[in-house]
Amino acid sequence: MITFESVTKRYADGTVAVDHLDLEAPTGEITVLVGPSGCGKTTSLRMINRMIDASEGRILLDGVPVQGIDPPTLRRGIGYVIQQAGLFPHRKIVDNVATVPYLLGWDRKKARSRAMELLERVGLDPALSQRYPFQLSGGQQQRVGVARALAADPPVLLMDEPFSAVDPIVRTSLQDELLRLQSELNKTIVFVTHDIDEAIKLGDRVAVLRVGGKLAQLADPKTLLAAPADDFVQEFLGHDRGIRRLQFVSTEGLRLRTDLTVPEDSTAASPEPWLLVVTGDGSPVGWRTGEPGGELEPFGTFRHGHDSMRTALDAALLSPSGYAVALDADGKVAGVATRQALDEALAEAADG
Ligand SMILES: Nc1ncnc2c1ncn2[C@@H]1O[C@H](COP(=O)(O)OP(=O)(O)OP(=O)(O)O)[C@@H](O)[C@H]1O
Repeated sequence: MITFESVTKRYADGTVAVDHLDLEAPTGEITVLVGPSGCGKTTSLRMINRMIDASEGRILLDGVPVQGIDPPTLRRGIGYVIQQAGLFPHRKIVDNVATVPYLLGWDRKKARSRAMELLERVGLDPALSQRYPFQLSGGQQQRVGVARALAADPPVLLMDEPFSAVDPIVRTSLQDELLRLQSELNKTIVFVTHDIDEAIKLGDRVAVLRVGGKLAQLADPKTLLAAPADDFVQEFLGHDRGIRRLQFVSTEGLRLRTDLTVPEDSTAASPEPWLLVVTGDGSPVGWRTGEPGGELEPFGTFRHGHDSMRTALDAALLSPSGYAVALDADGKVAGVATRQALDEALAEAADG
């Protein structure tokens, strides 16, 4: 657990970057610091590993004040990932990842084999290990940066806008990868971003900071979206806060109809406006109207009980029928969520 106790940072020119910050980053969780440019996110992060020293207050690592630990010892237990990875340009990828093990005096073979294991773990082809950083894409370099930070298996990871220099698709996959890694590794992670969507996706808890380095709100993402503490937080969360809240609403209770599916060879007419055509093994093929014949229409799907209401609503919007196709864990049709069922679920979400 990392604890900020009334921490203030005043730079030499008098700028107060962080102002009496109280914050806890629990062990094994991702705590995200988010806020507009200049609100003191990076300063807060760097005070944890003493790249910057606090002016007042204390930061405790599992109850021990970091100010009392000498920086090299402190940093051995803290991985650090920055924007654009910050790799050493003249070292091969494998040696970049093995940097900290080398510093710790591991023998070369052991350090390299650890590096290879980590490259695989972050989803990189081992063949890339012999390349130099400039021979990798931005997203690959970022993965190397994460592997390097994990090399000595530190319990704490500090990540400063690690994914902000890559395009949105790569960024999404890096975020997914981090969540997958975290589910295996359970590190104590403090993650800095200015992107509220990234904060909400990754954070177990999200700390919203305002300029002047004051904490505006600390909450889990669901609470943050449902109950912003003040106008600043509300403004920062953006105007589609209601829609984004739906990503925390389960589809488990969403009522499904199972009488709206028909086999591919069906020629029967139906009073229903829309029917879902399915293969013999239960895979969706497309929507048809109550009248047989004619082109099949496209459909959107969601995993029932697994995906959120936001995904279900998206699935409905992708179908001209306005209905969403619910799939089971094997990708087979579990049923259909009609407009009415979605409306009921939305009304319930709005209430609670
Ligand atoms: N060495 C320094 N000397 C004086 N002021 C500084 C110094 N470093 C940062 N600051 C100021 O402290 C405030 C907080 O900076 P910090 O980099 O922590 O913010 P940030 O939230 O990480 O911003 P960004 O999202 O733009 O990276 C800013 O006003 C910045 O100008």
